Amino acid sequence: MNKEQLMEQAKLAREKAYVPYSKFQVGAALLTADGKVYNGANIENAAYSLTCCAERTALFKAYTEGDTKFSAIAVVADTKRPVPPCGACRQVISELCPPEMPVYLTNLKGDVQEILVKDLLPGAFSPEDLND
Ligand SMILES: O=c1ccn([C@H]2C[C@H](O)[C@@H](CO)O2)c(=O)[nH]1
Ligand SMILES: [Zn+2]
Repeated sequence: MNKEQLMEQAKLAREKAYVPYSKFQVGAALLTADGKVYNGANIENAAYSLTCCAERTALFKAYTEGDTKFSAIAVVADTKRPVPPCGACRQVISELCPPEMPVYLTNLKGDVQEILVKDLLPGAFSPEDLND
């Protein structure tokens, strides 16, 4: 699966968003190391803060199915610039994905910004910061 195909999957996933409050659909497609794709969309809730973003939906789906090795993620929304992931997603992606993994941010116009996981959240809180 190449970058264009992964972004196309993210666009399809976006259609599954549950966004009665924001009406802002986001899609994500997460490629595993063995070539599987997990889709995600944002799922909102009447208790607004319980919303789960598209990126975390895809990651949590993959993880809970036992797929924990990833090679790319694409994210798409109808934004002017390629959609930037929120801080919570940057934190979660930083922990669950390898530092050199590419993140393809895009929009419906087809603008693409490629960024590496290690550059998503400089200074992220990490497992090494926990005392045991
Ligand atoms: O990268 C992003 C940015 C926002 N959202 C969602 C959260 C909420 O449902 C809506 C508006 O913030 O978009 C995502 O899913 N991913
Ligand atoms: Zn997010």
